[in-house]
Amino acid sequence: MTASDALFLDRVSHDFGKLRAVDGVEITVAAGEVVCLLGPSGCGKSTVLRLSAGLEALQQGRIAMRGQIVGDAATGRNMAPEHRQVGLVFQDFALFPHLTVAANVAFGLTALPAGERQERVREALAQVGMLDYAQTYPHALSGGQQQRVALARALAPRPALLLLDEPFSGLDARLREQIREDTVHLLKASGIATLLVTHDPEEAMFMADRIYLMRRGRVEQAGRPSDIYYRPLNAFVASFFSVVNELPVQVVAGRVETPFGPLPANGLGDGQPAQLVIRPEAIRFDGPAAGAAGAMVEEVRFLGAAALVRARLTEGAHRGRLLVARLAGNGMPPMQGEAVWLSIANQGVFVFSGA
Ligand SMILES: Nc1ncnc2c1ncn2[C@@H]1O[C@H](COP(=O)(O)OP(=O)(O)OP(=O)(O)O)[C@@H](O)[C@H]1O
Repeated sequence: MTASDALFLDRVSHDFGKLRAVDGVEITVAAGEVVCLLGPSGCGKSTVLRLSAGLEALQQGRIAMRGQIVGDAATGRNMAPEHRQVGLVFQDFALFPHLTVAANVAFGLTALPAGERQERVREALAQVGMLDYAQTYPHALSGGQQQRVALARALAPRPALLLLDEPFSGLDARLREQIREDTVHLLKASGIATLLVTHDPEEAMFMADRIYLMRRGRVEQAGRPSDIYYRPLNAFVASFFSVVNELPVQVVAGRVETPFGPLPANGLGDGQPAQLVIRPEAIRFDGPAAGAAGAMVEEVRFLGAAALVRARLTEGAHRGRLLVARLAGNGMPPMQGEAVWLSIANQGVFVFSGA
């Protein structure tokens, strides 16, 4: 923890009855950083966010903001949410239906003199491009506009930390992409530290400076998006970001035998069960070279900029296995029924322990 960290969770755990929803997590959000909490439904993301906001009493561990302890289970310290200087945006935006957009944004600014309050409302609405809607009521706004007002309302008091819980999931797919992009630009431009909860790996990779991937209350891996994507610590992490091909392999003399020749076993011992994990984009259609495996194309799905090709291995110990390849870039994909040679790239191929 440093004094400038916007948020630091120190070995925080949380139980709901017998269920351990959060299990010893350590999370840091540095000043100006956009951090995503990512994971499947029920893994404890929202609980971490609520604990950070002070909406849930801390049971175990400590929480600090800008070097100051705001929650400490050992001493019973639990700073009230309104004193933590956090801005919150929830999935449903939670705008007050009976208040105009301007009044919604002014809601958290009651401590300011009227003139300054108005100026802050204008500034916050301008930041999200909603100044023209100041006198509109929420029901007359689209989902995307409501999201922007919710963001303006959270930013207006100039919080030190923004907490966003699935803020885009109520929007339809096309709009979501645009709003994500606008939001990440706004967050970066305003320099506000942000912790964003999402179950969508693409969203996390797009938005985040760093990702914490959670499973069953624990942090499985933390790092920059490209680090987690290209250096996953286990098969769960690898498969969370894309469909992957998984093949059981055996370790012999520090190597695993694969359809594409031997690969380093990453420290796994002889005879230990191991798993070869290959991202679809790591499979190439290169022709008969060393390390290439013969296969038959069973299905081709054209996606425009890429094609998904399912091919079955026709030789070797893994004969009969179906692999999914993603071919991007120029050129025609192979045809159904075509005999092909598959090889693998350096990136996107992993060996993990376990069957
Ligand atoms: N108030 C509560 N009472 C009892 N159990 C709860 C409560 N809140 C959450 N849980 C349980 O704790 C676990 C973690 O929930 P949490 O909402 O933090 O997960 P999540 O990762 O945010 O999931 P989702 O994306 O579905 O919201 C889940 O099993 C959930 O059912």
